[in-house]
Amino acid sequence: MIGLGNIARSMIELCWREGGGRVALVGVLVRAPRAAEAEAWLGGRAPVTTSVPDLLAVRPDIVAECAGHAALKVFGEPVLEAGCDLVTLASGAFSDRAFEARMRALSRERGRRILVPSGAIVGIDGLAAARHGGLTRVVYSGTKPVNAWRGTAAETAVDLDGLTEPATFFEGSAREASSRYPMNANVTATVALAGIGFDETRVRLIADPAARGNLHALDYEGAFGHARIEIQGRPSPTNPKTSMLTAFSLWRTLIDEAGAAIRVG
Ligand SMILES: NC(=O)C1=CN([C@@H]2O[C@H](COP(=O)(O)OP(=O)(O)OC[C@H]3O[C@@H](n4cnc5c(N)ncnc54)[C@H](O)[C@@H]3O)[C@@H](O)[C@H]2O)C=CC1
Ligand SMILES: O=C([O-])CC(=O)C(=O)O
Repeated sequence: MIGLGNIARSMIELCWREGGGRVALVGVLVRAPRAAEAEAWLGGRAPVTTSVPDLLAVRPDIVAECAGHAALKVFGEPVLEAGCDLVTLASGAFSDRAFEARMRALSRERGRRILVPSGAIVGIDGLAAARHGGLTRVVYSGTKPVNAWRGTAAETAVDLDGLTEPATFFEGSAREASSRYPMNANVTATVALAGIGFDETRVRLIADPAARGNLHALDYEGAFGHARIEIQGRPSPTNPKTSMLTAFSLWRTLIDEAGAAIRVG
């Protein structure tokens, strides 16, 4: 495991409850100032490390990245080079074309998989299937309460505290959305990877002072027909930016041999 924040902890609790010998946590990488607190939380059930060579020295079959874009960019390549599969939720990091190309090439070269779980959104399986018949339009719209947008670029796009009704503060491509909102718009990258790509996927991001959860709406059309899918996701108790479903989806990817994930490499 890379990172020990909200998603990681929620997934580790599932692993302890449901892993049943099939999936076992063999190590956790955290930043040095967090090591003591991580050890206390894990209670001796898995070793804590602050260096990626130490994490990889325990020879995990798969590394789950739960620490965000910057961490994926630092650790993604060493993980594949060490011969491990990689599952990541920081799918928005692939909006960087050069990084995506390097990771795909390395995955091919080393024969290792890069998996992106469906994360906070639903309908990804149908989208990925529909792509084979040809897609003409993919539109995502993400609505979250004001507090989910604090500490992000939304603060400069809109007066969050002054809002009395929903405000669309971003309209553009999934490439722009997922790179500009790395803690809130990875779903747009996941949709792009499953469907018609980062530049063709249209995105709207909305702050709604009355929203009680994270509303993800996906509308796609193609030879197969037309789909409109919505999920009213409950935010995680420990991180309002992240929907609870994300950690569950990561866990499902780990126990279901990628059944619920998009394969990037
Ligand atoms: N694909 C999807 O549907 C979703 C993806 N995400 C992604 O997951 C990430 C994590 O989400 P949460 O767990 O809710 O956030 P969080 O902020 O609770 O946890 C992130 C943890 O990573 C740690 N971290 C950061 N850089 C690190 C590094 N270099 N080495 C080790 N640890 C490091 C932080 O200290 C923190 O504990 C988000 O930033 C976002 O990129 C989040 C929600 C949905
Ligand atoms: O968890 C969510 O609702 C979506 C999210 O933060 C992301 O896509 O990065």
